[in-house]
Amino acid sequence: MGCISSKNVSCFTDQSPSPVPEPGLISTSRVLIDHSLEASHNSKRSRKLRRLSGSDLRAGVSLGLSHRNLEAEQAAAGWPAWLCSAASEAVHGWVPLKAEAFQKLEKIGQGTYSSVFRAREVATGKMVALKKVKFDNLQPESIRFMAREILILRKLNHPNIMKLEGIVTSRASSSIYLVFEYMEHDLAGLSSNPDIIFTESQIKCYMQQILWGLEHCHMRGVIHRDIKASNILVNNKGVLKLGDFGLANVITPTNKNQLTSRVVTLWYRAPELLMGSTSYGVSIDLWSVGCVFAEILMGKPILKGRTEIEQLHKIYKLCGSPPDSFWKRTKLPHATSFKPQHTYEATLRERCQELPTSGVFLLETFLSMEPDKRGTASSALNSEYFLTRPYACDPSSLPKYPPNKEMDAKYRDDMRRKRANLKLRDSGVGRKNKRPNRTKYDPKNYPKLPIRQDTVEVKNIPNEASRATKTTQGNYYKVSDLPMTTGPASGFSWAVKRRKDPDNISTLTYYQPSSRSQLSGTSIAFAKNTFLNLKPDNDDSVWEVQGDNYDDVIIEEVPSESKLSRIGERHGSLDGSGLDFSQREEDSPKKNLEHLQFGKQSISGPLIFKSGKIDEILKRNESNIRQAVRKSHFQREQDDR
Ligand SMILES: Nc1ncnc2c1ncn2[C@@H]1O[C@H](COP(=O)(O)OP(=O)(O)OP(=O)(O)O)[C@@H](O)[C@H]1O
Repeated sequence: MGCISSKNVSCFTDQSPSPVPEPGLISTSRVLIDHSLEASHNSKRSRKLRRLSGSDLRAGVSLGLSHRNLEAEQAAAGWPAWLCSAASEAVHGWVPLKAEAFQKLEKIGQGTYSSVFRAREVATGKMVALKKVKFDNLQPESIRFMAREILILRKLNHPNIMKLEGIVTSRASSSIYLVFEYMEHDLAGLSSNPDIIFTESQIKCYMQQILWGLEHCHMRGVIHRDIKASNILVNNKGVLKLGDFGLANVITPTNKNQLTSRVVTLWYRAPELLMGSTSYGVSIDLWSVGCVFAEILMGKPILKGRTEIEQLHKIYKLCGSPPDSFWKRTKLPHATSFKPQHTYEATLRERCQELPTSGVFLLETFLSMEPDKRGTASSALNSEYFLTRPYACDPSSLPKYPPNKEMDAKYRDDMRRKRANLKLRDSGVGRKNKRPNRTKYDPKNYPKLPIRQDTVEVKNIPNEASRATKTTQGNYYKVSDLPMTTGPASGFSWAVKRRKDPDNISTLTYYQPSSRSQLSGTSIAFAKNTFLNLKPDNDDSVWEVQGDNYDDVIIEEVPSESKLSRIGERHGSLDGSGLDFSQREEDSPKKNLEHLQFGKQSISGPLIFKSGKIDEILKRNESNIRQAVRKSHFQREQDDR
């Protein structure tokens, strides 16, 4: 694609088309080539332009190019001023592409931080994916976060990594589109499609490509930090590419900065991250690869936790809990909070009985509780799994599937659910017991509630079977059916203290949030071993909580499935000292955006805090919510443009 050519300058949202920059404006005499960047395939000049990086900028400055000159130069090339001033490194040496160069087609993906559209490059007819990145262009931090994704993408060049082909924006624009080659599928869509059953050699083919791509990243010090099936894209030629480097970061031996543990979508998150590690390495990606491997093998995600505690609990149940020696020597900040009360034996082998032994060994290696036992992408590629028959097939021999994306899978599920509901409705079943839809927030139904402290009785119902029956009879509210809103979450809708009385009734102290509008996501109670359904009694004040064990009962807010990605900003601190809104590492600007979007709230972490602080936290949260709502209006307007 001639995307770096200065012919293509302009933008979708360009009200006043920016002039085509003079060829001399980006002076090649001032350009230093960073040999760490990989080649582009364009003309000699554009090759020089493409091969610039942050070090060029630094070098440029040292050669007398002032930052201001550079900014002016970039502005003249057509880049918006807000981008040049906050993140000139990211676009250095490139010129923006013209919006008119693309015919925007349908929306094909919706991420936490982006909307992705299919588009046709007008000149060549080639399909591309345009990723509109969400950020607040008034916040330099937010721009820099987005710029990091661009810089990392420019640093990587491998057939199994999504290539950034250009950037669409202009001087007058407040948005940015990243241009990628178009990929027809993602692994989440393919592996969840019941009509697609992979053969062993096809699975090996996908796994090999994932590991090749990851090996390339890790050898360049790049940790992806968001490996998951929906970020692994596959085209109709069977070529697989790692996508979405929005959370990626570069680690170098000299870079001693603390990293954030709030990375990786919950289901794919390594145990050390769940325990709060801030000095992890590339092995967190290998854990995620293990989760993806299991997902392709089994046709569904294997560790579908809804909270960090539940996630870790599921991990213990699958991989076994770490031995005593681990707990003695670990320095992970949250380790003691997550230490199970009894030992769990691994069940992975039982669950994988039908799989080839070499595959199970590899899976066990990826899913090692201890990071340094996970090996590397290179060692995995040399493992017995890939060296024994049946070997990985050639990508070109993979079948051509109809479009399969996570989005398609969701659509398929929705349709299936709708069909099932229609059938039920037609047959009259369920009409009588139909519960009112309480998931939509209507302020009329839920007037403002005072902040108050309630007690809630909890009765132990140990029988699993009775839970199932009662739930399907509609007596029980599933947690997802509790009154909720689409508004932003309070971050601490429920706080619970537990007192067990002699006749097996636990009393939970339940702090009512100040308004229903603070309830969003899914509120859920769970005990140590069992996830619980809640049943509001007649007067709505008594909640029956089912479970077999009331040790450590916690009620917390849980993000719904769509909100699982990049979970957790506002963690309740594990030592019980209250919510922590402080920002850490480089994650905050982009992650803060998450809270600006309706329905994108994600709250995780056990929310146990001292009762005395409740009022203070509520107040602080109210103000955060108001701020988030204001910003979300702005964000939503931007989104679908
Ligand atoms: N090059 C591409 N070709 C086709 N579809 C794509 C492409 N890139 C992304 N998509 C689709 O768009 C979705 C969202 O893209 P991406 O993961 O990059 O955004 P994000 O905001 O970082 O998302 P998330 O919240 O899932 O991490 C992907 O899951 C994928 O289905």
